[in-house]
Amino acid sequence: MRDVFRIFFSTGWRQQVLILIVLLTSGIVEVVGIATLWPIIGIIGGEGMPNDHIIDDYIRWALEAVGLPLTIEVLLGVILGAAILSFAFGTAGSVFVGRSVANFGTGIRLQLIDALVRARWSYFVAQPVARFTAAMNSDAERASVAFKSAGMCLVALTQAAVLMVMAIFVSWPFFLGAVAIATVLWLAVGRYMRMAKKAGRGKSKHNLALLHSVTDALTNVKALKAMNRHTFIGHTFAVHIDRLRRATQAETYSTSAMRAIQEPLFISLLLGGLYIGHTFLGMDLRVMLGSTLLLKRIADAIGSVRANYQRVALDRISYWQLQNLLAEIRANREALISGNLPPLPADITLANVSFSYPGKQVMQHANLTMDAGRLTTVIGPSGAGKTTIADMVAGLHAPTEGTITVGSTPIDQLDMAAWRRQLGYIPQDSILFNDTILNNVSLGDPRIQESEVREALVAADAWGFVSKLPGGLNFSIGVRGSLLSGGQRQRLAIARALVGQPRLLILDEATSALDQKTAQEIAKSAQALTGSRTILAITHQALWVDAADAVYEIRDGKVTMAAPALSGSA
Ligand SMILES: Nc1ncnc2c1ncn2[C@@H]1O[C@H](COP(=O)(O)OP(=O)(O)OP(=O)(O)O)[C@@H](O)[C@H]1O
Repeated sequence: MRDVFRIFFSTGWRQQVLILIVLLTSGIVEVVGIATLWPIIGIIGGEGMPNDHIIDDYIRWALEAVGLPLTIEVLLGVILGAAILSFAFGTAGSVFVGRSVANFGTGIRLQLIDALVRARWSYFVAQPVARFTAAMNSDAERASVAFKSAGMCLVALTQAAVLMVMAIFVSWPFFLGAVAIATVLWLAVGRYMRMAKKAGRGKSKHNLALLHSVTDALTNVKALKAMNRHTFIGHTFAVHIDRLRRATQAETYSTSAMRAIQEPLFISLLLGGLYIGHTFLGMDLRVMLGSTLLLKRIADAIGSVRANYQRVALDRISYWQLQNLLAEIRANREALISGNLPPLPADITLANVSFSYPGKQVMQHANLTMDAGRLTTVIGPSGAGKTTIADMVAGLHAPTEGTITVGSTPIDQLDMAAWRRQLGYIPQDSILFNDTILNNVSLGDPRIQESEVREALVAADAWGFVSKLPGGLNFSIGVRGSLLSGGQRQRLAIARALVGQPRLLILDEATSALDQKTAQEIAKSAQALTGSRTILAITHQALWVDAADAVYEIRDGKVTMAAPALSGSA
């Protein structure tokens, strides 16, 4: 039950307490209605207005207090009024619960997104994508269900408590009998409850594993299909799907069994109670009828506590997984300072820089200067560390030794957000969105005009093909740009980097998918952009060496200045 409280009150106290008060009021009003039935049963039974029970006294007292006569019409009116009021409070409570659940679901997703975009790059790249997609979708959904069920469980619990209080007024033996029935009903479902908890854990685990393999497979499906190895994906899916099936089966079974056991058990206990009440305690018909009614409501409330508690048991794993993930991402938040930014373009210098990934030394004591307003090209064999240099300049990785300066400011004292706004970065694998060309280039930035997008496309040698597409800038390019060729995708990525008028342009194998002529034209455009901006080109293509003002080579962890004549070896 601790989890039920912790989950429901995780978003704060005020609104949650208000929800409980409103729904509790609905329960109390309902009890008033049930109590009012008490004397009516007596009247219908021909006893006249009964006065042999404490509940009769309370009702008489309450009606006298508001100046109403004790007639069957008034009593029926009170029951009707109580039913309407109970419905009104119940509906208001449900609206509050609905709003609270919706706020919870959106809130947790927004917190995740916010934490993710602020996380350190080295943490971010080490995470499987499926972990975040699962968190955003199924986990957030299931956590919302856990949150809602925790609320409904507490409401049912308070209703059961109010009804139990009424049971005390009916009679002590009746109250003890009600407690016994509630306990037996609760204990009887213990085994299924444990089963449900286990199934909840299993479902969450296998769901995530399935998502992992689906994400991996779908990103690589082209090569696997071309080599006819896609059947291997089917096998991986089948294993996870089968485990998910078994967990779902266990969950459904435990839920249905719990529901099914409730009714016959309640009937048996009720019949036993009625027999004892009639034979040994000499209860009259009125008390027995009233008690049966009350007991049914108590059993319903306990049933609702049980059903919602079970839902919490099934879905709380997602709630805690989300909370843990959120805490983990927040602990990996990138420490950004709002320092200064020198006038740009400025020389960018790596002095005595060493860098290692966990367990892997990439460069040692490297020295390199990118002159302001010039084109610097970095060449070197695959895996030598070229992209790592670009990532350090973008502040995504910090050197393990040595310093990087922009002008005379060390990079760790730069206003990093402002510095990155001055960068245009074209990575090796640019991700394009399933959206229009316009939005892919502007990235939805409202400050960027359509005319600027067009200019960037012209500079990236992309306007020629874009202008011929149906809808031009408004052409939707498909999932990850699948409706375009590799070279067209690359040119869109270049336009995306150029549109922000960056002071430092980083091109990481930016023209590798283009033919020699187009690549040369882009290199020429890049040369024309120098002066007001610095350009860093990382490449295996000789044409960028020819276009460069300075060329560096990284090999075996060492950086050396290379003469443009080395272009053939790039
Ligand atoms: N996030 C990472 N964690 C661990 N090792 C990494 C990571 N990123 C890159 N590496 C390793 O660091 C080395 C340098 O990688 P980098 O991407 O800088 O090479 P590169 O010269 O750009 O290669 P390529 O020309 O093939 O793109 C490689 O051996 C790579 O395996």
